[in-house]
Amino acid sequence: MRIAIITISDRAARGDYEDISGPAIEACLRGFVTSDFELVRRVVADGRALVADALMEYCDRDPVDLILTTGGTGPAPRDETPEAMQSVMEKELAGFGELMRRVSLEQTPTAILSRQTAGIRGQTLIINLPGRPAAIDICLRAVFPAVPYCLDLIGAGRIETDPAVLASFRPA
Ligand SMILES: Nc1ncnc2c1ncn2[C@@H]1O[C@H](COP(=O)(O)OP(=O)(O)OP(=O)(O)O)[C@@H](O)[C@H]1O
Ligand SMILES: Nc1nc2c(c(=O)[nH]1)N[C@H]1C(S)=C(S)[C@@H](COP(=O)(O)O)O[C@H]1N2
Repeated sequence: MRIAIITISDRAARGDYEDISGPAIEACLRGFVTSDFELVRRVVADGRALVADALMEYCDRDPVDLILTTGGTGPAPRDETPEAMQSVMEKELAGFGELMRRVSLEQTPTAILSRQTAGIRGQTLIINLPGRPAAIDICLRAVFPAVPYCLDLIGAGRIETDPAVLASFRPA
């Protein structure tokens, strides 16, 4: 099982601030994933071409089972993660974005500004998270119960979670 974490942020890529959201994704995963996984991590600047290239790297050239992105999902001019997703995804899984926005609304009214989604390319599942560190846990935990079965369905690697922390669901 290989998992890629891609932080998408102009300022984190320039070094204006330290990337907190990428490490927060890793910490969250380590809190409930019990099976072995290898992590690869990358920080890229915003923009459709750069983000699409990073996504294709981890779907096609150096494939992973799961890509988690953070950042670039909002309405600002440089926020183009959704546009990159549209050019890379073969199938969109709109329910992921719907659920993440629903739970995020309990935290902040600006949750509806995120255009985050998820999708499949080949045997890789891609899930977008917002850039703010505070969004990582709530969004990842909301959708993760469905992730192991989704990976089964697309022929990706098997992932197990600790049922006492985060129970994943595989229909019988
Ligand atoms: N990877 C990150 N690590 C730490 N803080 C972040 C990260 N991404 C976003 N933030 C914080 O969330 C705030 C709002 O997110 P926003 O989308 O504006 O950031 P951003 O995408 O990093 O912006 P930019 O691309 O201009 O650098 C930022 O001002 C920053 O404080
Ligand atoms: N859970 C959660 N979701 C959130 C937020 C947040 O603080 N917590 N911030 C929102 C804001 S202010 C924006 S602009 C969008 C997009 O953020 P991004 O461009 O960093 O991806 O995510 C939204 N979703």
